[in-house]
Amino acid sequence: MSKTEIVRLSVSDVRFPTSLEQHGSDAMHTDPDYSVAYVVIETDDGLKGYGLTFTLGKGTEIVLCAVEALSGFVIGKHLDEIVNDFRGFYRQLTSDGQMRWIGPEKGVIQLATAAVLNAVWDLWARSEGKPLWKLLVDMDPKKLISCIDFRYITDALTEQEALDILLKGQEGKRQREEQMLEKGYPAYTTSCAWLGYPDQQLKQLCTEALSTGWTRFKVKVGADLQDDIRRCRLIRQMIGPSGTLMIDANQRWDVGEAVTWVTRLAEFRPLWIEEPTSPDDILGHAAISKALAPLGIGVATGEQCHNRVMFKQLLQASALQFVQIDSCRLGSVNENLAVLLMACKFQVPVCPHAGGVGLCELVQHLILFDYICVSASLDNRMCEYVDHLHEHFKSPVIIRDAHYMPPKDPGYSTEMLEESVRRHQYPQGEVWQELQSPAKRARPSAHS
Ligand SMILES: C[C@H](O)[C@@H](O)[C@@H](O)[C@H](O)C(=O)O
Ligand SMILES: [Mg+2]
Repeated sequence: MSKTEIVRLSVSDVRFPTSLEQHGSDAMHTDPDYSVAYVVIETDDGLKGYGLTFTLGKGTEIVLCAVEALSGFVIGKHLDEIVNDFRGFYRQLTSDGQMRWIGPEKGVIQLATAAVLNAVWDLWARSEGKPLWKLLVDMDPKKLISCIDFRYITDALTEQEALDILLKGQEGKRQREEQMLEKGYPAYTTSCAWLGYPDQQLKQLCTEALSTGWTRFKVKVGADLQDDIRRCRLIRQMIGPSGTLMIDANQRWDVGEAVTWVTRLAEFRPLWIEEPTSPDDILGHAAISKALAPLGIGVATGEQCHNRVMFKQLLQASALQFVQIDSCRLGSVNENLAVLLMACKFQVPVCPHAGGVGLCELVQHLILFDYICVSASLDNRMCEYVDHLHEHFKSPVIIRDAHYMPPKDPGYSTEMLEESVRRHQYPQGEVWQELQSPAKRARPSAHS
């Protein structure tokens, strides 16, 4: 690796008006405009690293401010200085004596940390000429461990235990890598059943998905029980008894309500209920898990789980049966590694959250690494897939027969097309200028 200094960081507010067609809608987020805070870092020898974090439109400008506030930690640093003590660098970003007050390690500042560190990881992988998953797979276990901040989790996973897991994962890793290159990592789709889609659209999308090899489907629920019953019945009938169905309430219910509601949907045999209640309610998730276990329904959560400490407690309390890591909510690869290793120790399968804009591109790298070097298992495991906005990326995901095919291009698949970034910048990009013009203003409340 060359001794390159990071000399510039820029960040853009890039938004896509997905709410116009109800893409991505759920029981709590009825009009999401899939967006990113998009970070580009540049070195003195002209190498670039790209990073992002995912948002829903309004408020992205706040994440931009947080990224700007963190930029001083990055500019002037050499890449090798960072990666030779990545744990220390992670700590600087997350534990600054003044800035940690606006976190710590949660909310907007953690989203910004993710965006910045994702760019650093992309830069590292590019400088090594490898896709990120391969950089991780080839990395010495001790070096991987040196990227993780174990503060607050040693009561659940010590550094030695983490190292032992990784050393064990070295056995058979070449075969698993070959298997992934040949067959890919199994995926499920959420694209067919957003909450705002009418039944007709649901049927059409489901028919298309079935014909292209999808067998696992997630349905949005939680706004109206009768609608949920009708929609789940429809999907179950279409996918047949052997298809896999998941349901996702996006935090809509109180604990008791979650149990009653999901019990009414049990006849459709969902594998999991996702985000039944507040993402912060660990004991609530534990109570729901306990109540639903006899029905064979697990609890999945994580897309809004702030950090490794929350995941630790969810695991310690047996509050979830599926860990949904998120490449842009946790503190980048560093913190995701901690969660993958804890999930392995607690023997809970990881089924990453993806979709949005760019989440599939990023998280595929993490789950490939998880399979090849950590879990070594595909039991009850799959990665989410959503079929939106991939065309805006330089190296979009490749799905074959409902599997993620390992990316080959160097980096973290985070780079967006310049044209896409320019056209979708908020509010000055053409796409938004056109939407703001009186003649085209379709739904002013969502885009004001
Ligand atoms: C607002 C978003 O589309 C969410 O609905 C989405 O992340 C969802 O929870 C998912 O699991 O894909
Ligand atoms: Mg979800």
